[in-house]
Amino acid sequence: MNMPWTLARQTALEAAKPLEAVEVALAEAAGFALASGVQAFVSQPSCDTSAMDGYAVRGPGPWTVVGRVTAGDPVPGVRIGAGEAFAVATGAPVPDGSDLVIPVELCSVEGTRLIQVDARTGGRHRGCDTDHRPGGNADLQTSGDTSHQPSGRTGHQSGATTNLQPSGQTGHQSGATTNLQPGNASRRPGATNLQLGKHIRRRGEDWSAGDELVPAGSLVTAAVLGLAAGAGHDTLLVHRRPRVAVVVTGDELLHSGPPRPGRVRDAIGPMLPSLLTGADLLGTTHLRDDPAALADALSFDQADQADAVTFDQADVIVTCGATSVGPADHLRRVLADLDADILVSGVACRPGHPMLLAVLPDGRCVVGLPGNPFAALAAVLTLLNPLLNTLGGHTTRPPITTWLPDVGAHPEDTRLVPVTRSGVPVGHDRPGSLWGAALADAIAVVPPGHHGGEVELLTFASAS
Ligand SMILES: Nc1nc2c(c(=O)[nH]1)N[C@H]1C(S)=C(S)[C@@H](COP(=O)(O)OP(=O)(O)OC[C@H]3O[C@@H](n4cnc5c(N)ncnc54)[C@H](O)[C@@H]3O)O[C@H]1N2
Ligand code: MOO
Repeated sequence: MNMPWTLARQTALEAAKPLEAVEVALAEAAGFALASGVQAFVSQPSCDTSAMDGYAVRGPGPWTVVGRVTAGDPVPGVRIGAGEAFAVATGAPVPDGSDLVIPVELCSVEGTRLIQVDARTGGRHRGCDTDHRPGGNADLQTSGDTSHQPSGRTGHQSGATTNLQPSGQTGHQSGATTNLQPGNASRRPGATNLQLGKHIRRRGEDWSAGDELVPAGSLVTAAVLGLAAGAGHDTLLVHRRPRVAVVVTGDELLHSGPPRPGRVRDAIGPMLPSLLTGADLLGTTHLRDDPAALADALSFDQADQADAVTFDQADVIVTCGATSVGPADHLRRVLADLDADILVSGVACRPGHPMLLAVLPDGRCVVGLPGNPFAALAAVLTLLNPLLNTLGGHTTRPPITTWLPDVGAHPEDTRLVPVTRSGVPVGHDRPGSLWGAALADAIAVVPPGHHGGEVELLTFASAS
């Protein structure tokens, strides 16, 4: 009795435990799963930092430029005073007490005297403390805040002078004063409104020391590597990648040159390595249809095998062919003789129903791929990849789905159908042919009785 497809995949996911944790250098960690979450050693930014090349100022202008800070400099030892400005580079620490940074293109400096200019008027100097046009100095007030500050995570606003107004207290003033206002302050005629905190990346606004940035079980991607490096990590704790040994069986198989009557090219051996994402391939052994040779390989008695791989070091042995009931199909008999625990013996799916999953007494897993090449791919996606994901410690991710029309579901079996990323079947999907899979972006999982609707997509190159 064949097992339902979803149960077979779940059985493979639960057939093993994640392998041990190992510490690896960042440069080696791509493709592994995190065995512990990535923590932030220190807050980011670690101090208040300028998001623009410009001038850090305090209080209303005009300001006197009293210093300069460039990227890489320490936090200035002096606190900025009211009416003072520091020239700051993007990424440089701003002096304690800074209210905001005015981008350099909105500044005019004569000697040490800094005033703001209006970029919309081509740099025409404007009185720094008056603006009688409706809308005031909207440049400094509302346009794109490159500091992207979440509210409530800023640290220095309490240092504001009496000219600085907290949000909601700006509505009743009149006259030509300069007001510094927290983010999203309303525009008000007759005043120069500077947005408090603008263009300052406040200490800890990205994350705080001790925050978990990426949880355990996550795939180490390029972005995770960059994030971890930025957070101060030199190594990561990851799960060891499963080691896989492959056995390709079949008297009829050729390994080079064109096929001919009675002889076919091995299509599975060349396909497998790039399907084993998140695993290390120890090697591939080619065997005749000989149960003794297969038993020797699985029990790693391989003294007389010229191209033998080290089966004893494998976490998973993948066999290709010999899953069926023909005279040369001896995998099940060999596994029984080795006292293997057969977890999955046949799956209600098309193609690939003879696929198999077993655990040898010493704990090594065996995944039996049917000999028909598309059936073998179906077994990789159904049994092998879920098993490798669990061994490698990967968290199962939510499925990718798409809407699929009625493609002719089977009444009892799940169909695995090659489709484009927009859910269009590409055809050419006979069990013995990889043509359809080669043209496809994914394999759609079409459940029994499906007549159109959302289906899961299995991709070939994903770690989970
Ligand atoms: N009486 C039955 N016969 C078959 C059944 C069945 O239920 N009852 N199931 C069929 C299905 S479905 C499949 S799939 C295959 C599985 O066969 P095996 O896993 O035993 O594999 P073989 O018999 O060795 O080969 C099947 C087919 O695939 C070709 N082959 C094998 N290995 C490769 C390879 N590495 N590269 C390319 N092609 C390969 C082989 O030449 C055969 O044509 O059993 C059906 N039979
Ligand atoms: O499992 Mo198969 O359907 O002949 O490939």
